Amino acid sequence: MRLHICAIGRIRKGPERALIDDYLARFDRTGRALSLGPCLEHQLDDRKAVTASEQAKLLDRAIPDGAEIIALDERGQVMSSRDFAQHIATRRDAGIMDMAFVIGGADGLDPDLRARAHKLVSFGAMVWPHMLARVMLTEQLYRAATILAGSPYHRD
Ligand SMILES: C[S@@+](CC[C@H](N)C(=O)[O-])C[C@H]1O[C@@H](n2cnc3c(N)ncnc32)[C@H](O)[C@@H]1O
Repeated sequence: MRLHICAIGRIRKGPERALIDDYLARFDRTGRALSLGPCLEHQLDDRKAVTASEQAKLLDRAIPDGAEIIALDERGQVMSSRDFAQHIATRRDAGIMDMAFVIGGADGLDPDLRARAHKLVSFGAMVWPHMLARVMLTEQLYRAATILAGSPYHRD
């Protein structure tokens, strides 16, 4: 199953970029033996798409047809890392080809897109900057791959 991160805003050179690139490379390496990956990052330019509904159009174009949509939103479901990993594995085993993780901009995700998502996942009730949400997501994807691979990176 291919994974997609569809995110508003470009993250250029800097500490967040370095972390994202590192976790994505680690995810791809670990995921290969698990039929997971690659994880592709779609960075959507928000300069001409200012409102959440304009941004939803950009996000829709980046989400592959038939993809399982996971929207990241503080109002979503708080999951353990193991449950997150298991969800990914279950959808892979169900034959889903693409899973798209969607991250909004400063005003969050368009309500229609949120309603169409198959799942809303929260990293807690606090609001994080979109750049940090992206870093956290890539770390959790790598962590999920290590859990599914049975490697000792994750400790409960
Ligand atoms: C600055 S936040 C936008 C917050 C905005 N108030 C809202 O209503 O969503 C930008 C994006 O980061 C992600 N994000 C921020 N905090 C999050 C959290 N606690 N859990 C999951 N995603 C989060 C979401 O995708 C959100 O759309």
